[in-house]
Amino acid sequence: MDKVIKFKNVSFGYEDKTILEEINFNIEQGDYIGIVGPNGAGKSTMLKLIINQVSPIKGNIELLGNDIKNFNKWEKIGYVNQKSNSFTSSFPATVTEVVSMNLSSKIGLFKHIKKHHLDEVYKVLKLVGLYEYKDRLIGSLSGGQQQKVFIARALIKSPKILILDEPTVGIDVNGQKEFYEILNKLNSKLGLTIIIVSHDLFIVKKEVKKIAFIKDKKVKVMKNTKDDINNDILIDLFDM
Ligand SMILES: Nc1ncnc2c1ncn2[C@@H]1O[C@H](COP(=O)(O)OP(=O)(O)OP(=O)(O)O)[C@@H](O)[C@H]1O
Repeated sequence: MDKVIKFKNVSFGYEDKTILEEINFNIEQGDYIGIVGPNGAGKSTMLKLIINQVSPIKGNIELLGNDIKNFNKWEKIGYVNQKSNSFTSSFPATVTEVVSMNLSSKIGLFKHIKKHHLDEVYKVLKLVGLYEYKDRLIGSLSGGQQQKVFIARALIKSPKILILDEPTVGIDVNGQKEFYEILNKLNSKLGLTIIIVSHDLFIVKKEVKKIAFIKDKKVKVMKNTKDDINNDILIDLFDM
Protein backbone atom coordinates (compact mmCIF):
# COMPACT_ATOMS: atom_id res chain seq x y z
CA MET A 1 0.00 0.00 0.00
CA ASP A 2 1.09 3.56 -0.66
CA LYS A 3 2.42 5.44 2.31
CA VAL A 4 0.77 8.84 2.37
CA ILE A 5 2.57 10.09 5.48
CA LYS A 6 6.01 9.04 6.67
CA PHE A 7 7.67 10.16 9.90
CA LYS A 8 11.37 9.39 9.69
CA ASN A 9 13.19 9.72 13.00
CA VAL A 10 11.20 12.82 13.91
CA SER A 11 11.85 14.70 17.13
CA PHE A 12 10.05 17.84 18.21
CA GLY A 13 9.90 20.05 21.27
CA TYR A 14 8.80 23.47 22.42
CA GLU A 15 11.69 25.53 23.73
CA ASP A 16 13.74 23.10 25.80
CA LYS A 17 10.93 20.59 26.37
CA THR A 18 10.96 17.52 24.12
CA ILE A 19 7.45 16.39 23.18
CA LEU A 20 8.13 13.69 20.58
CA GLU A 21 11.38 11.77 20.29
CA GLU A 22 12.69 9.84 17.28
CA ILE A 23 9.30 8.92 15.91
CA ASN A 24 9.12 6.51 12.98
CA PHE A 25 5.73 5.71 11.65
CA ASN A 26 3.72 5.55 8.46
CA ILE A 27 0.15 6.18 7.50
CA GLU A 28 -1.02 4.28 4.46
CA GLN A 29 -3.52 5.18 1.78
CA GLY A 30 -6.98 4.24 3.05
CA ASP A 31 -6.03 4.11 6.73
CA TYR A 32 -8.55 5.27 9.32
CA ILE A 33 -6.38 6.01 12.30
CA GLY A 34 -7.09 7.47 15.72
CA ILE A 35 -4.35 9.33 17.56
CA VAL A 36 -4.90 8.98 21.28
CA GLY A 37 -2.96 9.57 24.47
CA PRO A 38 -3.06 11.31 27.83
CA ASN A 39 -3.53 15.10 28.10
CA GLY A 40 -0.47 16.94 26.93
CA ALA A 41 1.06 13.83 25.33
CA GLY A 42 1.51 15.56 21.99
CA LYS A 43 -1.54 14.57 19.91
CA SER A 44 -2.23 18.05 18.55
CA THR A 45 1.49 18.59 18.10
CA MET A 46 1.59 15.52 15.90
CA LEU A 47 -1.13 17.02 13.69
CA LYS A 48 0.67 20.37 13.64
CA LEU A 49 3.73 18.56 12.32
CA ILE A 50 1.64 16.91 9.60
CA ILE A 51 0.08 20.19 8.45
CA ASN A 52 3.47 21.96 8.67
CA GLN A 53 2.42 24.40 11.38
CA VAL A 54 5.57 23.35 13.22
CA SER A 55 8.72 21.66 11.87
CA PRO A 56 10.73 18.75 13.26
CA ILE A 57 13.88 19.58 15.20
CA LYS A 58 15.34 16.33 13.91
CA GLY A 59 14.33 13.88 11.20
CA ASN A 60 11.87 14.55 8.42
CA ILE A 61 8.31 14.04 7.26
CA GLU A 62 7.06 13.00 3.84
CA LEU A 63 3.57 13.82 2.62
CA LEU A 64 2.17 12.01 -0.43
CA GLY A 65 5.70 11.02 -1.43
CA ASN A 66 7.22 14.51 -1.09
CA ASP A 67 9.47 15.96 1.56
CA ILE A 68 7.19 18.25 3.57
CA LYS A 69 9.65 21.11 3.07
CA ASN A 70 8.88 21.07 -0.67
CA PHE A 71 5.24 20.00 -0.41
CA ASN A 72 2.85 22.31 -2.23
CA LYS A 73 -0.34 20.29 -2.72
CA TRP A 74 -1.97 21.47 0.49
CA GLU A 75 -5.42 21.21 -1.09
CA LYS A 76 -4.92 17.44 -0.84
CA ILE A 77 -4.90 17.69 2.97
CA GLY A 78 -8.30 18.48 4.50
CA TYR A 79 -8.36 19.75 8.07
CA VAL A 80 -11.25 20.09 10.52
CA ASN A 81 -10.64 21.27 14.06
CA GLN A 82 -12.75 21.42 17.18
CA LYS A 83 -13.27 25.16 16.99
CA SER A 84 -14.93 25.13 13.59
CA ASN A 85 -18.41 24.81 15.03
CA SER A 86 -18.68 28.16 16.71
CA PHE A 87 -20.93 30.26 14.49
CA THR A 88 -23.57 32.34 16.18
CA SER A 89 -27.11 32.04 14.86
CA SER A 90 -26.90 35.40 13.05
CA PHE A 91 -23.70 34.66 11.13
CA PRO A 92 -24.65 35.84 7.63
CA ALA A 93 -23.62 32.84 5.52
CA THR A 94 -25.59 29.86 4.31
CA VAL A 95 -24.35 26.29 4.38
CA THR A 96 -23.78 26.47 0.61
CA GLU A 97 -21.74 29.66 1.00
CA VAL A 98 -19.56 28.26 3.78
CA VAL A 99 -18.70 25.21 1.66
CA SER A 100 -18.17 27.29 -1.52
CA MET A 101 -15.69 29.56 0.28
CA ASN A 102 -13.22 26.73 0.09
CA LEU A 103 -13.53 26.80 -3.70
CA SER A 104 -12.39 30.43 -3.91
CA SER A 105 -9.09 29.43 -5.49
CA LYS A 106 -11.08 27.88 -8.37
CA ILE A 107 -13.89 30.42 -8.56
CA GLY A 108 -11.99 33.59 -7.66
CA LEU A 109 -12.93 35.53 -4.56
CA PHE A 110 -16.21 37.50 -4.86
CA LYS A 111 -16.95 36.08 -8.30
CA HIS A 112 -20.29 34.42 -8.93
CA ILE A 113 -20.33 30.69 -8.38
CA LYS A 114 -20.91 28.75 -11.61
CA LYS A 115 -23.42 25.95 -12.00
CA HIS A 116 -20.77 23.18 -12.09
CA HIS A 117 -19.21 24.53 -8.87
CA LEU A 118 -22.62 24.58 -7.24
CA ASP A 119 -23.12 20.97 -8.36
CA GLU A 120 -19.85 20.06 -6.61
CA VAL A 121 -21.02 21.79 -3.44
CA TYR A 122 -24.34 19.93 -3.52
CA LYS A 123 -22.53 16.65 -4.11
CA VAL A 124 -20.42 17.00 -0.95
CA LEU A 125 -23.43 18.21 1.04
CA LYS A 126 -25.25 15.03 -0.04
CA LEU A 127 -22.23 12.98 1.06
CA VAL A 128 -22.50 14.38 4.58
CA GLY A 129 -26.30 14.17 4.59
CA LEU A 130 -26.93 17.91 4.68
CA TYR A 131 -28.28 18.66 1.20
CA GLU A 132 -31.65 19.74 2.53
CA TYR A 133 -29.92 22.27 4.79
CA LYS A 134 -28.10 23.91 1.88
CA ASP A 135 -29.92 27.26 2.15
CA ARG A 136 -29.97 27.46 5.95
CA LEU A 137 -27.78 29.91 7.84
CA ILE A 138 -24.78 28.04 9.25
CA GLY A 139 -25.44 29.44 12.73
CA SER A 140 -28.93 27.92 12.80
CA LEU A 141 -27.48 24.38 12.67
CA SER A 142 -26.54 22.28 15.69
CA GLY A 143 -22.86 21.84 16.60
CA GLY A 144 -22.85 18.35 15.09
CA GLN A 145 -24.41 19.57 11.85
CA GLN A 146 -21.93 22.45 11.67
CA GLN A 147 -19.06 19.98 11.96
CA LYS A 148 -20.55 18.00 9.04
CA VAL A 149 -20.57 21.24 7.02
CA PHE A 150 -16.86 21.57 7.81
CA ILE A 151 -16.25 18.06 6.58
CA ALA A 152 -18.08 18.99 3.36
CA ARG A 153 -15.96 22.15 3.17
CA ALA A 154 -12.81 20.04 3.35
CA LEU A 155 -14.16 17.47 0.87
CA ILE A 156 -14.86 20.08 -1.81
CA LYS A 157 -11.12 20.17 -2.54
CA SER A 158 -11.05 16.40 -3.10
CA PRO A 159 -8.47 15.76 -0.40
CA LYS A 160 -6.47 12.54 -0.17
CA ILE A 161 -6.21 12.83 3.60
CA LEU A 162 -8.76 14.18 6.06
CA ILE A 163 -7.39 15.27 9.43
CA LEU A 164 -9.67 15.96 12.36
CA ASP A 165 -8.61 17.38 15.73
CA GLU A 166 -11.11 16.56 18.50
CA PRO A 167 -14.00 17.22 16.09
CA THR A 168 -16.82 16.03 18.35
CA VAL A 169 -16.06 18.07 21.46
CA GLY A 170 -19.32 19.57 22.73
CA ILE A 171 -21.47 17.45 20.41
CA ASP A 172 -24.19 15.25 21.89
CA VAL A 173 -24.10 11.46 21.67
CA ASN A 174 -26.48 11.23 18.68
CA GLY A 175 -24.56 13.93 16.84
CA GLN A 176 -21.32 12.05 17.49
CA LYS A 177 -22.81 8.81 16.21
CA GLU A 178 -23.92 10.43 12.94
CA PHE A 179 -20.57 12.15 12.60
CA TYR A 180 -18.67 8.86 12.89
CA GLU A 181 -21.08 7.18 10.44
CA ILE A 182 -20.07 9.76 7.85
CA LEU A 183 -16.36 9.25 8.53
CA ASN A 184 -16.83 5.51 8.22
CA LYS A 185 -18.59 5.93 4.87
CA LEU A 186 -15.91 8.29 3.54
CA ASN A 187 -13.23 5.80 4.50
CA SER A 188 -14.89 2.56 3.42
CA LYS A 189 -16.71 3.75 0.30
CA LEU A 190 -14.41 6.48 -1.01
CA GLY A 191 -11.13 5.16 0.40
CA LEU A 192 -10.34 8.50 2.03
CA THR A 193 -7.43 8.35 4.49
CA ILE A 194 -8.66 9.69 7.84
CA ILE A 195 -6.64 10.75 10.87
CA ILE A 196 -8.57 11.71 13.96
CA VAL A 197 -7.20 12.99 17.26
CA SER A 198 -9.28 12.31 20.32
CA HIS A 199 -8.86 12.26 24.07
CA ASP A 200 -11.62 9.64 24.22
CA LEU A 201 -10.00 6.30 23.55
CA PHE A 202 -13.17 4.30 24.02
CA ILE A 203 -15.24 6.21 21.47
CA VAL A 204 -12.42 6.24 18.93
CA LYS A 205 -11.63 2.57 19.48
CA LYS A 206 -15.17 1.67 18.35
CA GLU A 207 -14.65 3.48 15.06
CA VAL A 208 -11.12 3.40 13.69
CA LYS A 209 -9.04 0.67 12.01
CA LYS A 210 -5.73 1.58 13.66
CA ILE A 211 -4.72 3.44 16.79
CA ALA A 212 -1.58 5.50 17.35
CA PHE A 213 -0.90 5.81 21.08
CA ILE A 214 1.33 8.67 22.18
CA LYS A 215 2.97 8.33 25.54
CA ASP A 216 6.35 9.24 27.01
CA LYS A 217 7.40 11.00 23.77
CA LYS A 218 6.90 7.83 21.72
CA VAL A 219 4.22 6.71 19.28
CA LYS A 220 3.02 3.13 19.07
CA VAL A 221 0.70 2.16 16.21
CA MET A 222 -1.52 -0.88 16.51
CA LYS A 223 -4.22 -2.47 14.43
CA ASN A 224 -7.54 -2.03 16.16
CA THR A 225 -8.36 -5.68 16.60
CA LYS A 226 -9.07 -7.67 19.75
CA ASP A 227 -5.68 -9.37 19.40
CA ASP A 228 -3.66 -6.23 19.10
CA ILE A 229 -5.42 -4.01 21.59
CA ASN A 230 -6.57 -5.79 24.70
CA ASN A 231 -7.21 -4.43 28.17
CA ASP A 232 -3.69 -5.17 29.43
CA ILE A 233 -2.23 -2.98 26.72
CA LEU A 234 -4.66 -0.18 27.51
CA ILE A 235 -3.89 -0.37 31.22
CA ASP A 236 -0.19 -0.23 30.47
CA LEU A 237 -0.49 2.65 28.03
CA PHE A 238 -2.79 4.78 30.09
CA ASP A 239 -1.77 3.77 33.63
CA MET A 240 -5.43 2.95 34.27
N1 LIG B 1 2.97 26.61 21.54
C1 LIG B 1 3.43 25.92 22.59
N2 LIG B 1 4.47 26.37 23.32
C2 LIG B 1 4.96 25.67 24.37
N3 LIG B 1 4.46 24.47 24.77
C3 LIG B 1 3.40 23.98 24.09
C4 LIG B 1 2.83 24.67 22.97
N4 LIG B 1 1.79 23.94 22.49
C5 LIG B 1 1.71 22.83 23.27
N5 LIG B 1 2.67 22.87 24.22
C6 LIG B 1 2.92 21.81 25.22
O1 LIG B 1 3.29 20.63 24.50
C7 LIG B 1 2.71 19.48 25.11
C8 LIG B 1 1.89 18.72 24.08
O2 LIG B 1 0.77 19.51 23.72
P1 LIG B 1 -0.37 18.98 22.75
O3 LIG B 1 -1.37 20.07 22.63
O4 LIG B 1 0.24 18.45 21.52
O5 LIG B 1 -0.94 17.77 23.60
P2 LIG B 1 -2.28 16.94 23.42
O6 LIG B 1 -1.91 15.51 23.55
O7 LIG B 1 -2.97 17.35 22.17
O8 LIG B 1 -3.05 17.42 24.71
P3 LIG B 1 -4.63 17.56 25.05
O9 LIG B 1 -5.18 16.18 25.11
O10 LIG B 1 -4.57 18.18 26.42
O11 LIG B 1 -5.21 18.44 24.00
C9 LIG B 1 1.92 19.98 26.31
O12 LIG B 1 2.75 19.85 27.45
C10 LIG B 1 1.69 21.44 26.00
O13 LIG B 1 1.60 22.20 27.17
